[in-house]
Amino acid sequence: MKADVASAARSPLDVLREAYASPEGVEGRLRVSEFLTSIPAIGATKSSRIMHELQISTSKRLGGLGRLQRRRLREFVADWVAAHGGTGDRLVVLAGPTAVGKGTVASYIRRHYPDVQLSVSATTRAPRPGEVEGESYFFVDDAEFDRMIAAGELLEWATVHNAFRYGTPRAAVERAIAAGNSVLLEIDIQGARSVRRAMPDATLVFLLPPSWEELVRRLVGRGTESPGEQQRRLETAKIELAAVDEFDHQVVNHDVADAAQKVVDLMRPRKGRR
Ligand SMILES: Nc1nc2c(ncn2[C@@H]2O[C@H](COP(=O)(O)OP(=O)(O)O)[C@@H](O)[C@H]2O)c(=O)[nH]1
Ligand SMILES: Nc1ncnc2c1ncn2[C@@H]1O[C@H](COP(=O)(O)OP(=O)(O)O)[C@@H](O)[C@H]1O
Repeated sequence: MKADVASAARSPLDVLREAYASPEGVEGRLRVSEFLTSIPAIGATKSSRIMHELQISTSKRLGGLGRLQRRRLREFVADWVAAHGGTGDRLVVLAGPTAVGKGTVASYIRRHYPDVQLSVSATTRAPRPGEVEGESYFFVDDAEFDRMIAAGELLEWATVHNAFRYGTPRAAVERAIAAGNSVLLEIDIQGARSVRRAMPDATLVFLLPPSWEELVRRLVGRGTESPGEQQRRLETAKIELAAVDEFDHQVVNHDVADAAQKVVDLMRPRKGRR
């Protein structure tokens, strides 16, 4: 039983993901103790101590864990993998509700961490003053976007806010990963879900507002949408906030520099950081 999980070259995080997605599947039925001891360097004693610390009883199976236990175990395993030779997460997706500050955090990263590669999306919306083709976005018309979809050139795409289409060009992402570099994608929540399906190793980060009131303040304060459009986006935001548990990490955007640092940290080698 143990060998089934351990022998594959899969990361323990992939096993957890599958277990959480299908509690009745092979991974879901695996006992937490068996799962832990399948990780190199975790033996029976360490496994019991870890379960005690995570407040998970010895008989539990992965698929039978509650929400908090799932999160605790996932965070523990992510830290463990990182501390034991992790290379930094290769593909990191930053998503979150409207006006939480995704664009602000991404441009902070672009300015302050020039070594972090940010994916440049294709979009059918028109450039705004000051936006540069190939830096802010690749601005394309509907026909070209259709062609990119048909040719399989997009890793994911979505119609965002019922308006324009946005998509992540596949080639640049694949090139970066093949060269051993990390890439950051700042995309919407539908896009994050598609990336997870296309590339299960991706790390999904959910950017949260400090509070609902602050999210409303940011959206209204930005002043780029009409009151009606603001209302519509807030309705969507409520639904999107409920998706937070699908993500690997949550970062609260209190302070832009601090949130950016947390995202970038995930992309760095973490050996021995614990
Ligand atoms: N799915 C997906 N969403 C994207 C992509 N690029 C940008 N977005 C999202 O599209 C939304 C609109 O972005 P933008 O045009 O910059 O407008 P703003 O966020 O309203 O200033 C944001 O929520 C972005 O996260 C992409 O390649 N794929
Ligand atoms: N940490 C923060 N504190 C205060 N205001 C912020 C913070 N992050 C972003 N903002 C502001 O919130 C508004 C929405 O940010 P933006 O980056 O456009 O959001 P998104 O890209 O998620 O839609 C902008 O006016 C931005 O200046």
